[in-house]
Amino acid sequence: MSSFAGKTLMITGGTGSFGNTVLKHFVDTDFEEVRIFSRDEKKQDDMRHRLQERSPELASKVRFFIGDVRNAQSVRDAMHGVDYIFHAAALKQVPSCEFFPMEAVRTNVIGTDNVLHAAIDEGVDRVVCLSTDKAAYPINAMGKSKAMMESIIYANARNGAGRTTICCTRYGNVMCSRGSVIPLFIDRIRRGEPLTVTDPNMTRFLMNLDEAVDLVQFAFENANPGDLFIQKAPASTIGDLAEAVQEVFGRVGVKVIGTRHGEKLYETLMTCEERLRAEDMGDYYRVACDSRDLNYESFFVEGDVKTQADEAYTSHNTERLDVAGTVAKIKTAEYVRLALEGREREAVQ
Ligand SMILES: O=c1ccn([C@@H]2O[C@H](COP(=O)(O)OP(=O)(O)O[C@H]3O[C@H](CO)[C@@H](O)[C@H](O)[C@H]3O)[C@@H](O)[C@H]2O)c(=O)[nH]1
Repeated sequence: MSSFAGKTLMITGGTGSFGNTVLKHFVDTDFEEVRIFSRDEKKQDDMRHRLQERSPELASKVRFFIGDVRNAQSVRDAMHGVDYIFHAAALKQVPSCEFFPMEAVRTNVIGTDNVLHAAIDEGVDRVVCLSTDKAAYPINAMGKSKAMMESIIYANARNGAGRTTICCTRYGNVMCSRGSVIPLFIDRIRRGEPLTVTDPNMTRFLMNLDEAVDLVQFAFENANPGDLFIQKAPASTIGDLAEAVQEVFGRVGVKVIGTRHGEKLYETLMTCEERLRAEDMGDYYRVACDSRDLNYESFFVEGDVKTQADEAYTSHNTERLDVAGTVAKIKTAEYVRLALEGREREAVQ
């Protein structure tokens, strides 16, 4: 990727697994500087040391900024001279947002507004925001706050964001993210305890971290203002996922525990309304921003008016992996590969 020559990239929420994977992808590129913006000084310190150990040549290009997207001034202070932003800072745990929804509003909604306004004022070139399938037809507080975040992105793009191109990516479950089901299942197998399955028929899209970064990079390279990018992804049932993890790490059996707060049977990556407007770009879909203004009478339609596609794009109707396919997929996650050697503690989550 050459478009980073002499440029500065800022990653909000940059100490997480996404930020670490972005850096891994960019080791060999010619960007000038990467700014990691996040709240936790301990995580920044750990990342700094890891970088110095593993890639000293990269470490000298990375600068760390303590701040919080909730605090507009801290965001502005970190943004001088920035060309590109990957906005990954978020509260993303479904159960905790369900119990503390205003915290999700402060980080995911107001925090995003702070990032976008600072970016527009500073004349940042491009901002790619990370959203989730849980924002499509949302039923839980995390998804609703991310849906509001998306509305803010599209409104800014539509209302005019100066020279700043703002776009959005939406993705499904990133396998082995902190607190997610696969590491939990592996831990239970290590302790000889049965796997706790909520509903064996639930489905989830499965992506690895490299695919998540590829999607953001694709959006970065192809975005028009207000575009939403979605990566086509396979899915498996949780029953098959539990089978697959046991096939790789050992048999302990399964206990069905029932659905948790705010969970859906399946996730939607693209709604019926979005699908009608989607452009198929091979491995990705682009949903362009509806850039009309509020004077609807100045527009006209030739032929029939169509409001939605027949079907949304969901984890129930996408490519379905069987147990063997799920085994192959989970083995693409670095965490699983390390866990096979008993080294999962070294994985960045
Ligand atoms: O003990 C468990 C825990 C989870 N599950 C199921 O496994 C699937 C995945 O669960 P989990 O890994 O906790 O992910 P989600 O709740 O789907 O949410 C994840 O995926 C989102 C993106 O869709 C992220 O934003 C969230 O942070 C992340 O937790 C779901 O169907 C759960 O019902 C179980 O069967 N047993």
